[in-house]
Amino acid sequence: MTAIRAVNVRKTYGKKENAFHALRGVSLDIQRGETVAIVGKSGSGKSTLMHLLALLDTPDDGTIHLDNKDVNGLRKSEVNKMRNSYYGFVFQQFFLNGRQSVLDNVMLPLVIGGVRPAERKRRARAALEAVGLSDKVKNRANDLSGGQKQRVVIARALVNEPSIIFADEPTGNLDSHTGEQVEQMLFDLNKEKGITLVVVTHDPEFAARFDRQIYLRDGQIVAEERTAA
Ligand SMILES: Nc1ncnc2c1ncn2[C@@H]1O[C@H](COP(=O)(O)OP(=O)(O)OP(=O)(O)O)[C@@H](O)[C@H]1O
Repeated sequence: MTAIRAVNVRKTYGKKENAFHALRGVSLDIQRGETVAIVGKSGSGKSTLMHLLALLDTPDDGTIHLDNKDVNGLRKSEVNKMRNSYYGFVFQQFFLNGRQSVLDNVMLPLVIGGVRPAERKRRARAALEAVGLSDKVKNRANDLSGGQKQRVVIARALVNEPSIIFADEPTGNLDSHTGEQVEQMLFDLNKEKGITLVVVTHDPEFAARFDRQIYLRDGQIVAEERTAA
């Protein structure tokens, strides 16, 4: 079943002589349970496409469908609710709050979702256990290593039991050993929980581990490859 469908989406930043066409008509289907890598050079439009698919931004033209529903027709509050309940994010710009505890950081999506305090704690602890950080729940987020921080971000992405995880260069700032652990964690979530993965990466080796690679150049899909099963 199709989880997300983008139909001929376009996005332009700026106006008139400053206009930059970041996406020039992109169409794409992502199936439930699939793992998809979006690959391309810097400036090719990867993050812009990811933001549209993740309902963090809206296209100037074209449509995004989530579970066969055209998102354009929905009210903003409905879109926010859908995003909060279906999606988990592992984005570099969604920083942890360094002064708050690891547990508080992971509970944030549940606070936004209106989950009661006792249930919030229970679920956040379970998510932290899943990423091997049970012993760090009370630490301040600042007092963790880079790899541990990234695992907290994954726990926070998981805590809502999302159907889809979006990740933007999730291993970009990590050493190769820690990066490998974080990669494995994402693929395990796909295998064990059936979570769909949509990841932006520059790294060809990482991209090769996904079911499908989508290559962007100058705001258009120029190639698609499937990894042999
Ligand atoms: N808010 C904005 N205003 C103006 N131009 C923008 C804006 N956001 C992105 N762009 C431009 O759109 C193009 C695509 O940006 P995007 O971030 O999608 O690329 P990317 O492929 O993710 O690049 P990178 O790998 O460097 O993150 C770039 O040329 C960028 O400069």
